[in-house]
Amino acid sequence: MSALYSVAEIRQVESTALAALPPYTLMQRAGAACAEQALQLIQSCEQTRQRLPVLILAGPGNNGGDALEAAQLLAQASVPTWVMLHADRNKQPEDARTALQRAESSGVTFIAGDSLAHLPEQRWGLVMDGLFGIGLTRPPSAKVRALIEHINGLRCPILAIDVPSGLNADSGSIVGGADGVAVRATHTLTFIGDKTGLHTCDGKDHSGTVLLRTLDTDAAGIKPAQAFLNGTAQFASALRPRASNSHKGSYGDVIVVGGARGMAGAPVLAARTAAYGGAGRVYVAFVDDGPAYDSAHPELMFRVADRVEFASSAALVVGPGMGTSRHAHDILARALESESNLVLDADALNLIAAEPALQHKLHHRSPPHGSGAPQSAIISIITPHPLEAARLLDLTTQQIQADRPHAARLLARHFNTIAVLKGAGTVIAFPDGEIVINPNGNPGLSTAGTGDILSGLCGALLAQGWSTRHAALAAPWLHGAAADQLVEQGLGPVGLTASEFIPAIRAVFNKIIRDHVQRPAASPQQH
Ligand SMILES: NC(=O)C1=CN([C@@H]2O[C@H](COP(=O)(O)OP(=O)(O)OC[C@H]3O[C@@H](n4cnc5c(N)ncnc54)[C@H](O)[C@@H]3O)[C@@H](O)[C@H]2O)[C@@H](O)CC1
Ligand SMILES: [K+]
Repeated sequence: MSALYSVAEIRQVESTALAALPPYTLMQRAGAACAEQALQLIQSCEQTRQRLPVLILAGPGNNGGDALEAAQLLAQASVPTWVMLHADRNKQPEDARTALQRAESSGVTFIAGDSLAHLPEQRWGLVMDGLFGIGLTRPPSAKVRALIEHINGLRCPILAIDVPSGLNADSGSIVGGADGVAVRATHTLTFIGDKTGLHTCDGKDHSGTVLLRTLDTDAAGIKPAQAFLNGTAQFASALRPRASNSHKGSYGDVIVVGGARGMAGAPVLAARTAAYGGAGRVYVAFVDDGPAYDSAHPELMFRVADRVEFASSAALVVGPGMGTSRHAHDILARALESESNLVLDADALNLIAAEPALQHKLHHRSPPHGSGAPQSAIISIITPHPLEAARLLDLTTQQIQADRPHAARLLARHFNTIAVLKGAGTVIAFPDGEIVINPNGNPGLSTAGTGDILSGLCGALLAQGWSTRHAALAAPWLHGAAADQLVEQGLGPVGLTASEFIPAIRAVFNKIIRDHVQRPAASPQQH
């Protein structure tokens, strides 16, 4: 599993390693790793271009120290290396001061001055960002901002050391919000352990390809991770080939509950996805009179919600287009009282946000956290987007987005459920504090109806007997992989429509089942 660490955890690992090693060892390892990575990047570009100098921006702390150590190693390797220093020599930490002395006695060219006006007007083969790492505490100054904005406009590779400068390594938000700025790296070489903020919120747009160097530290041995990166390995144990001797009853029932008058499209999208996601039978239970059937998919069965029994064996997806009427409220209350695995989205979440009695029902569906019950006893998944999350937690959307991992943990703990906080780097949180960040997907998903599709897919997996954990991990991953595949085919991200994701999800799902399921080699056929 790919572990992710918080800054506090990294600091703990770092101080244990620093205490056990001779001075300057970690910085030497970090600088060497940066130089090696920079060489790899410039060599791959040099096949098409002549050797261009490397520009290194070195800040006031140890992030700058890593950059300066890398600078002297690149100079030693005969790479023309220019450094712009943003540090008061009298205030540098000891290791960074050592690194500066080493760089000064090597063949590095130091730029006189530290503002954009001092930067030589020339092309660079690579820019290394060693301005700030995990020690950033406030938005960069106006002078540094201008520099960051300038390098963000360059077309060469940008290698961020540890964290793109300006980004909060825990939350993935830009420090200072609209007043802040962050380096948009093509690559981020991160140290000791991978960090949550590189994979969610603004982290996705600013980190580029994330590469990890542990610097021979053992983070997992010192601090068991509480956060992970999603991938097929996280739910591979749920992937099974279908038995030939099976029937529709083998793959379960999904009941999508929603579709108030004038909003029939949302539950139909969820239901179509549930069918394409492999559920044996799919029903739509309309809050009000819905259409008679889906002419594009007549296999879907349409009912009136009041007349549908929520059997415990069915997976319920409640909320798409449901509205917030009293009638919708009562149907939701009945669903919350059922023993079915339940996915709650959209208006179901808005209704819950508005009423403590519904919140109480949701909380008590699963055994309380700390009761010793296994994670598999959790029978609810909520799939809010940031605005729905804000309503549920009585916060603003900005507050949710300022720290998505924290917000997802709050949701899971507060409602005693698995919480899937949608957005760039969807965060899946469990009541015990564990989070998993989903790295795939793209802005093609930023269109109406994709949330309905995610909830329908969750329902399909639950109907097929998947645990809530596996369904909550697999659904965002398949959703994101489908979006990536559509973009690769040239169909997005601009203008993708929710319906197009449905067959793409089916294709991706079948492919990963094929790829992951080990089948015994067939015996040669006898003729
Ligand atoms: N100590 C070591 O030997 C190691 C340090 N490492 C590197 O060190 C980094 C952490 O070093 P630091 O704790 O020194 O932190 P940083 O290098 O991230 O920066 C901290 C310094 O920047 C200042 N600062 C913060 N925000 C500022 C702003 N907006 N404008 C101007 N100054 C600002 C702080 O006052 C402090 O002086 C890691 O990200 C990593 O790159 C790693 O190489 C591992 C080894
Ligand atoms: K940096």
